[in-house]
Order: sequence, then C-alpha cells, then structure tokens
Amino acid sequence: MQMYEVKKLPHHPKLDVTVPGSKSMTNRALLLAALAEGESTVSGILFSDDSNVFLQALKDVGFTLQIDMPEKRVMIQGKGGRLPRSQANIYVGSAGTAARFLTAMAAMSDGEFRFDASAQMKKRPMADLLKALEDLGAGIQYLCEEGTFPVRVSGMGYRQPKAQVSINIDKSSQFLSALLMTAPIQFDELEIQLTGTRSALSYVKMTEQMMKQFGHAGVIREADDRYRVIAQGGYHARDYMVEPDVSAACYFYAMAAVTGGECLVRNMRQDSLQGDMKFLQVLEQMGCQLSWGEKGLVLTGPEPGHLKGIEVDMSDFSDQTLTLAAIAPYADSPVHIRNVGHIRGQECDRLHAICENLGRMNVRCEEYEDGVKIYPGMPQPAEIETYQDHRVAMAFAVTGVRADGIVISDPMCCRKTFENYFEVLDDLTKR
Ligand SMILES: O=C(O)C1=C[C@@H](OP(=O)(O)O)[C@@H](O)[C@H](O)C1
Ligand SMILES: C=C(OP(=O)(O)O)C(=O)O
Repeated sequence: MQMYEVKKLPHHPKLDVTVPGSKSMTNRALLLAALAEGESTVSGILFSDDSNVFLQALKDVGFTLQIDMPEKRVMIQGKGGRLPRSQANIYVGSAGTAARFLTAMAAMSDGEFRFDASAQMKKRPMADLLKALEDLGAGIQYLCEEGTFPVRVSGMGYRQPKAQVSINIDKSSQFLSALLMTAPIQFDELEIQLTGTRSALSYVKMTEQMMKQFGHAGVIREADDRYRVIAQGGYHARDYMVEPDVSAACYFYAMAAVTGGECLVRNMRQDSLQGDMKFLQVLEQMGCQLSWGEKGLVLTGPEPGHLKGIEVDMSDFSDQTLTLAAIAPYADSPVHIRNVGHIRGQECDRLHAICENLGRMNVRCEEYEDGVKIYPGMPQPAEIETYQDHRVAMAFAVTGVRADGIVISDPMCCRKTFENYFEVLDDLTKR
C-alpha cells in the first residue's frame, strides 16, 4: 500500500479496539527471559518489525525459541546469563530497543559479535552507550563510521567483581535500561553515574520493575543521577504476560477525544508499567473523561469544539508528542509541547516532521529547539509525509478522522510496532 486515505468518523462514534502487546515490554521480556536460568514463556507478545529483529537476533546468538504466532506466545530456553554462541552477526533493523539492549548483552559476554542496522538506525544515537561499554572493558570496533553501526563488539570475557561507569542518557534512556538489565550477568556490582540532564524516566522504571518480575531486585537508585546494580544471582525463568501497548492505544483514545466519541481499549491495566499512561491524564486535562470497566479503559471525548488547549512537558512520555500534535488543531486554544528535544534523534526529526505536516494541512505551528506550539485551525486536505516513522503515520491518521482529504503516504511503516494499524482503522471508519 503506497497511500492510505483516512475516512472521517461520524460524531460521537463508539470505538472498541484491541491493540497488540507493548513493544517495550516485549523486547525487555525477551532479553530477561534469555538471560534467566531455564525455560520462560512470554505471552501477549507483540509481533512486528521491532520484535521480529529481536527474536531473530536471539536465535542467531543460539537461543532455542519456540514461537507460536497465533497464540502470541514465545517459549525461550534461558542460559543463566551465558550466550549459547560466542560469534554471530546480529541485525537490529530500526529497533532502538534491539540496538541498545543487544549491544550491551554482547558486550557483557565472552564472544565476538558483528552488529548491523537499517540506514535509519545508523543515524540514531549509539555513541554514548558504546563508549560506556568500552570504558567497562568491551572491545568496540567501528566498521564504517565512528559511533555507529556496523560495529564489532568483543565481550569483556570474564566476570568482574565491581565497576563504575559514567553515561549521558540525554539522547536515549534506553542506554541506561540496557546497562541495568545486562549488568547482573557480568558484575557483582556496577555503579552507574549519569552525566546529562535527563534523570528518572518512566522507561527506566519499567526496566527496574521488569527486572524485579524476573527475580532480580538488585537495582538501587542512590540518587537521581546514580544507580547501583548488585548481581544477587541473576534472573529466574517464569511465565510472563506482556501488557497491551499503551502507546498504540493512545491513537484510538485520541480519535475519541476529537470526535466526542467513546473508545474502549480492551485489557488495559490500571497497574500498567507503561509511562505513556500519563498521556491519558493530558487528555483528561483537555476535557476527556476516563472510566475503568471490566473490559478495559474507556475514554469519552468532550463535544466536538470543546477540547481544551494545554501547555505540557512531555519529556517522560515523549512517544505521544506526535499524537498530541495531531489533535492539537482541534483544541480551542494553542497546544504547547515542551522538553522533548531528544525526539529529533528518533525514527526521524519528529519535531520537524510535526511542523512540516501541519504546514501541509495549513495549520499554524511554531517549531522550537525542544518542542512545538500549535494553533487551532481546521486541517486542510493534504498528503502526509511519514519519513519512515510509524508514529508519524499512525498519529496523523488521527487528524484525518475529523478532517477531509488526509492521505498518509507509505502507511506500512507502521509495521515497526503495529502491523495491522490501518486495518483496525479501516474497520472503525467503515461502520
Ligand atoms: O525503553 C524503551 O522501551 C523506549 C524508550 C523511549 O526511547 P528513548 O529513551 O530513546 O527516548 C521511547 O521513545 C521508545 O519508544 C521506547
Ligand atoms: C522511539 C521509538 O522507538 P525505538 O524503540 O526504536 O527507540 C518509538 O517507538 O517511538
């Protein structure tokens, strides 16, 4: 599919959707299960580009996996922190989680691994993590350009008692998640000093909680900028259920927010580990209502025309910047999103992509170094450029459910995290 023309939803639609498993939890659960001792079963798993490269990489490193796609389940034979092979070629595609978590896993081993990535991933930040791994004793050989893929990673090769490392995570919190999850397989104790300005982040909390769920409670947050990981015998195999992807659910909630509709996303969890739940509070502040029921979480939007503008720091749930930008034209006053400069280094320069696409729809948007300010205005027919970014495609489809003539180019870039997004949308708009 080259283009997708979004159909409008009627006012006050009743949406009922099921979203795939969380990408962030899927790839963490796969890593932790592989590093645990014994057999784990991970259910509710996401199958998409980002998790497929992760699964393939684990197979390439020699792990035994049984993949049951219809049941959305994977069984993994963990090796207690050892990698079954000591040499492999690993391809991480465009997945930030795979790029960061798997290089750390390789660096903490006694093998030699060659990593490669998509053209998009080669442009994304890696240098701070690779430098930290090198400082800890891994061999890092850049095969093309300094600081990026392709790269050869030679593992540290021996278990070390105690170490310290400094790392700047301003560009990606995944660097810290990668170090935290892999540290127990190499170090009796690792102290991690953060040197940048970004600190407590919801994705890092998810990492800590999932490490605990896999039997490792040895992460101590000594200060906002200092962590200590104590080995405590590593991870335990278990059966694990991945939550539905909240980042994916937010697109459908946003559709209800702009149409005065009601949206149920099935199986959402009140005790969710996902930081993007905070976006739902933003929608509440803009005039939406939330109610938990047996089937999941329902959001009800205000009457069309009554969505309120807002100023919001989205640094801790920045994947939703695009979603908020996509519905901002429908608010009754400007929407100002701050403190998300790091998303310029994700799948594309997302702040620029927002302003370019809103410009195409004739919506006024001001671009700042760390954010955007968007003014109310009816979006005009336009073709949306997606820059191979799943979230650009999925978010601006939300704009199109209330405006005429919004066409998404290259919609299938949504495969990165939500293969059938446009089929689900088709179903909703056909009714
Ligand atoms: O740890 C994770 O699973 C993620 C962390 C965030 O990235 P950054 O920490 O690079 O901002 C987020 O944007 C990404 O979608 C998933
Ligand atoms: C930034 C994202 O992905 P990644 O895991 O590749 O960093 C994203 O999904 O919005």
